[in-house]
Amino acid sequence: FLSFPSGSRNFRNSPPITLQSDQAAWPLRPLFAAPQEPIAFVSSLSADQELESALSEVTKSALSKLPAGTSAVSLAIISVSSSYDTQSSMAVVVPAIVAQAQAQGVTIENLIGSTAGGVIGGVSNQNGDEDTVECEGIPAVSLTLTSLPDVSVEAWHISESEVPDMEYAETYSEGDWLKYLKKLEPESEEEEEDPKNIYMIAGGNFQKFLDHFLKGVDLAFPSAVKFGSVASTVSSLSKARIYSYSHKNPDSLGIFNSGIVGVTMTGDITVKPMIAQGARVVGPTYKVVDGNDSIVRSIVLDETLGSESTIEKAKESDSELKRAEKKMAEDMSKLPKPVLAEVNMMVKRLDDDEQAFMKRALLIGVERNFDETTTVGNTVKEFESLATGKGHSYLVRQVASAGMRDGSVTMPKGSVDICPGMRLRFFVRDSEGAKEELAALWTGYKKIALEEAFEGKTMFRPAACLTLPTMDRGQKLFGDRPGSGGLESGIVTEYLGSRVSNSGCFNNGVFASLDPGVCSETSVFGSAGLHVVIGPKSDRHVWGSEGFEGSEQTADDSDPAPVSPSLKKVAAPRDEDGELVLKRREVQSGRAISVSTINWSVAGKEAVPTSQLEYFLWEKETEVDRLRERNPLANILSNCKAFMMNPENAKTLDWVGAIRKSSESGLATIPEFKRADPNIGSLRKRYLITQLADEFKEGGAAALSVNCDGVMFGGSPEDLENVREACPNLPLLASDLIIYPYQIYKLRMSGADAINLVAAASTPKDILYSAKIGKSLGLQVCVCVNSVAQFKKLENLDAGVIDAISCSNREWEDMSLDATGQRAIGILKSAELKTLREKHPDLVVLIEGGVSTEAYLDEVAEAGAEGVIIGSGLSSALALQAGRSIKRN
Ligand SMILES: O=C(O)c1ccccc1NCC(=O)[C@H](O)[C@H](O)COP(=O)(O)O
Repeated sequence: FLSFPSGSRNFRNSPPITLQSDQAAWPLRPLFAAPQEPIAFVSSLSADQELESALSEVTKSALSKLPAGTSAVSLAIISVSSSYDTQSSMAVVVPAIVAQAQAQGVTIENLIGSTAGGVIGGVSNQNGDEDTVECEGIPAVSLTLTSLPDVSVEAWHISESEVPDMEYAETYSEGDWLKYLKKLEPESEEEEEDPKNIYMIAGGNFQKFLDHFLKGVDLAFPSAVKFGSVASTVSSLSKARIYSYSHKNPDSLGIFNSGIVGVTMTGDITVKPMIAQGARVVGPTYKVVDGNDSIVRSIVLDETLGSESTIEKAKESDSELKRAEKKMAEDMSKLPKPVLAEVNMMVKRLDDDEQAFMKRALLIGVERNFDETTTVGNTVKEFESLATGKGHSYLVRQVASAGMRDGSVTMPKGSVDICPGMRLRFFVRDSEGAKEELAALWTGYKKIALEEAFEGKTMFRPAACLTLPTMDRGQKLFGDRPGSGGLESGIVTEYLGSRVSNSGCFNNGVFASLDPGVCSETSVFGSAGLHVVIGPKSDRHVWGSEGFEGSEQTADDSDPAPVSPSLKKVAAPRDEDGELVLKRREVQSGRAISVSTINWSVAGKEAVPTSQLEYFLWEKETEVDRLRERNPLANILSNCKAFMMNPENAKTLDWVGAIRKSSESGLATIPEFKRADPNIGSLRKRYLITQLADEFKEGGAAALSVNCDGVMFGGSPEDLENVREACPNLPLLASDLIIYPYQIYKLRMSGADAINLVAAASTPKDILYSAKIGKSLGLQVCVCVNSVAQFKKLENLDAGVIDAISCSNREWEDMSLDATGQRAIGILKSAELKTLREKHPDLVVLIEGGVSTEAYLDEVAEAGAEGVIIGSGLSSALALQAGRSIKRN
């Protein structure tokens, strides 16, 4: 029988196989071939608070997922949250993993890894399937173990002193670099022919050398696939570390504070890195008129090119000539302009969100593979190009500095090579664009894989994806819930299936070539998502994938890996009344905040929010914490006092009185200034406060609500200030998640007449103290309830402490709205509300959340509400009619 050469380190260079005359010709796989050892990638994640327990948990769990009988791990990849730094020595990481594996009879041959601000890894769920979980900013460890038959793997570390002097780096030849990078060469002679795959992780201090170092690696190993990341930390209080261990040198602790670690892999392995730049184009396409190196001085609209040839063509007919001349005149007005002058003009044509994104970071994309002879006339569409698997049309860079005199812009030195004629576009970084880009990137990956299969090439079988986003993605960009399957890893599962190992970490930078499948220049990205798909080069089986349902897998099939005790997926915890149980955010670093008047419950061990409301609460604490750092409570207090001393600001308007008056002639409608909703996203293309204010005034609104929260709803206290200015005579409710007195003082100074307290997020004391502080500032108080049980929290309030109740259709566990609207109506009709009204006869009662149809307005009026707060509904269909003549009970 034919058999694959066993024990050979290099599948491709193994001795030729002789076929017997009656056997099928190569490359058909013989029926009775000895089973090949599969390639295996498995990962595990633990969020245990103790580093040693987390390491033990991930090692045990990952080992249990490997094929039965595995005695050696070719490569282990470890990512450790730097949060542990404050309580444990990070030097225990490598010895702990190596020793535990050894105790189970498994040798770790090579290991690389780093600390990180967040980790990504597999967690076995109750059904024995894998879920990929992203844990940012909390203690967690992710471990990936691999078995790579017929692959030579060598881990290395290069210190800063081993790297040549970067000042002269440009002058080094390929030979010089090969000498410096000797450690990256596989030891075995056999592999010389093979393209190498080099995975590198740079320490924090190495960042300044990275561009030059990678240029050297490109020069020395032009055909190698190179990719990697820069180690990160949760906060600046901890130190970035990198790990590298080789069984050949078992005495090494494997931990380094500086330099770069890596692993060279050669043999039966294919590595496909893909970069998502996290940016989408805005505005038209330009051409560089004047620029060189990394500087662009002037640009011109791309469309201007070609008008002279239009005139040439049009000479035959008079009318066409006139049209062409007119076009030429128009084009002449589009003369080359300094980049900043064009930015200033272009930005005005963008919608609000785009303007805000652009002001945050000026991103410029320069055309890639620029060739003057071929690119003129073809406007390249970035995401279309990605979706066809052709890669990026533009290399996006953030502008490093701008010349205020000549209007030029300069990108980071060495990161681009500008030439006149090159196309250029402006980009913005937003979550929608980043999602679209990821989808296009993976569509392109799938397309190429299918094309290769149709061409009869060996079908690539993915065994793993290393998911390596930068720190500004994850929760910050996509709003992912920490401890859940995030968007970045979720898209991998969507395209590769849940049986392909999916692990990685959040980084301070990533690097790879922008061209999928081509070993071109390796570029460093400060903000990007790197996805690295790995599989065998041959048609070798992949452990755990669909294609490998053989007898080899039975050991693990019958004994699924244990569910990670630290990360079970469960519904949000609730108390005996069905209310969400909320904990205070755990402070991982920096000082803890204590506010004497607010009594918070104490956090448990688990630092993963269990509901959207808990997440919202933690984010709000962080937001206020930052504000307080810039401007302490004592300052805000005295500012507020001074503000109220001014006779213009001494009095607030009667929000409740205005509603009550309006409700005498019908249901009062309270329009809400609201930018976005967590369920819908942005509600308007342009959020023009003055225009909305005019509409609301014309509609006859008696009172208004202003959404001031930025975490969930996209608003801010500045929005309140602008509404105050636009509507000086209309009473305003400041809608925010109020958890500290600090916010109340700020909202008063921003122009609030009333504040909203979320009962689900407050204890009875919170409500009492916040209401009292509000009252001391002349503010009215509306309490938002989304369950009847929350009335218990109001039982002991004296009459007059609160002024309004708003019954909400929102479910705080996931921020969804009850589409039937019955949740709020149930609260409105409850005996508990009736009892409360008896004690507080002056209360006005409102309905909010998803109010959008006339029929529902009739229903709530019928049920006895005085008014409705309408946010999202205003931007869709509902016509605002304040004082509509709907009869109420
Ligand atoms: O508006 C806020 O900032 C806010 C903060 C904390 C809790 C609730 C908050 N808003 C209330 C809402 O949920 C909705 O914006 C309001 O009910 C309007 O809903 P809709 O008509 O569905 O837009």
